[in-house]
Amino acid sequence: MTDATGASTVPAVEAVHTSKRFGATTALHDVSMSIAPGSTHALVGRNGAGKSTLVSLLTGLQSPDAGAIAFDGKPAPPVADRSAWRRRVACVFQRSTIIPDLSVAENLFLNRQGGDNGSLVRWGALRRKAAELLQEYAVDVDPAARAGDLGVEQRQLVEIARALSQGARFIILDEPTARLDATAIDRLFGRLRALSATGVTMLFISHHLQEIYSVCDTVTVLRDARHVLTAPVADVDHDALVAAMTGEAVGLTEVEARPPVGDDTRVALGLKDLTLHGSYSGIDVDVRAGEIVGVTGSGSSGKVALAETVGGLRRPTSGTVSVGDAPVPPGSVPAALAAGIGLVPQDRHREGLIPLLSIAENATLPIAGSFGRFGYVAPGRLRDTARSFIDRYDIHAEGPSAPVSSLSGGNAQKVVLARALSTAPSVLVLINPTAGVDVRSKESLLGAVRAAADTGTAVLMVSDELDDLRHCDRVLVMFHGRVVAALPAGWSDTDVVAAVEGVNR
Ligand SMILES: Nc1ncnc2c1ncn2[C@@H]1O[C@H](COP(=O)(O)OP(=O)(O)OP(=O)(O)O)[C@@H](O)[C@H]1O
Repeated sequence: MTDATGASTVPAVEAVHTSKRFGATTALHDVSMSIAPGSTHALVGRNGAGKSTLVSLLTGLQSPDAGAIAFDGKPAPPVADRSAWRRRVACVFQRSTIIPDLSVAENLFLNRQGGDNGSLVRWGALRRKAAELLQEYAVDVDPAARAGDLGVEQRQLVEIARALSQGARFIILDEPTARLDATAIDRLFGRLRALSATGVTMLFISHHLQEIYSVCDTVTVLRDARHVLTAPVADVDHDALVAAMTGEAVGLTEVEARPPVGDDTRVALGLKDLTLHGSYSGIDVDVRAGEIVGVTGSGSSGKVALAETVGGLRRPTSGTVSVGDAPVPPGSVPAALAAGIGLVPQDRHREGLIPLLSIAENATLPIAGSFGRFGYVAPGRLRDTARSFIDRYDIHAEGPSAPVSSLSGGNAQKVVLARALSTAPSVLVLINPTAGVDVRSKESLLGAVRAAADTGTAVLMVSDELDDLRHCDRVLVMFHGRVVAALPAGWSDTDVVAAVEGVNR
């Protein structure tokens, strides 16, 4: 089938009346979506709306309970035929599917090594083929490098090159920008536009709605497991998009200015000449009780390592972290916790949550001792506390006893914050706290951080998001391991961006 211009009208990808349930939860209800060949199609919705579930159907990781998936007008292959799926679709997930201990070359040809007899792996030839493939897709990465040593950006490019080389002409990008800095995002978008020009079809998932306007031509909105709209992005402005996602017509609220924290307020967190070789050096920062201090900078600025040091995940080479007047023993999360430091880490999968435990157990882990004596945890109190967290942090879940592994990404992030705040810490350290969190939930999450500060908690918030930084009383900008600018409240976006990029220095 072709249209008047001769272009094919058969969708490259289709979900037709698909439904999917997990126990009592309906993750998708009768959702249809069709993606035109060569289109860059956005999929948006609040946390828990069903986006990842739809992706799992489109990639053959799960079968729909009802409905069907089709590629180029033909039914999708059986779920068990992985190589047939790999030839049709690939997904660059937030979490890498690359195997860290293998080389880039091995990762590129995973499941494909070996000669025709499928047994003999010829490493020299493998490296050579990998080098050619990387060159073909203009990916500047050494095929012999250990994949685990790649940065997020390089890793994503290797995954895209791998997908294209396997024949896939449909690529799903699930929040690809969540862990990239501004210049890396620009480079990624340049590549996506170039891929689109060669006819590759893409599905792009992001909670950053402005990104959708810069790279996508069409948008589909899911809300509460249902399809709400599909339209050209040019026909749906930002407010209309938020309204479709939330089901409310109201716009987003402005950030309210906080009353200034006086110079006479006691210092709750002190960093003195803190240095971690290779990451940052000579950091002197005081955060007063009730103050929210933002820290931003590019990927190589050292900002994440600095926050991880304060949270006890890293041991500094020299210098001290103090809470009040007391130095905190370095390099120990339990010691940091005991000193009154709560941490929202960068990687909720690795340092954050215990997947098989319930929401209630995860959110209350640090305070479980207060629910009963001698290790006994009164289940009623645990549930009540967790239920209040679910309400306060707007967590979309079946209930307090649902396992954390059943939560969508953004809702899991809210549990991490609930847990960090459960001890009523005197210092709260946050690393990209709203990564993966939808527009509306960001407000409740940042509102909880402000409420903690209002009761005297000192907050150190590392973030790349201007929307997060707007909640801070001042923002420190790091560049190559040093604090190079301190911007008092009232900064403009361009002040921050210029300082981050090292302009005017
Ligand atoms: N394996 C599972 N077991 C139980 N429930 C699940 C499972 N996977 C997803 N769900 C539920 O299905 C619903 C849809 O989740 P999904 O991960 O598709 O949301 P999402 O739109 O991708 O959200 P986010 O933006 O937070 O990533 C949620 O209510 C989630 O809790």
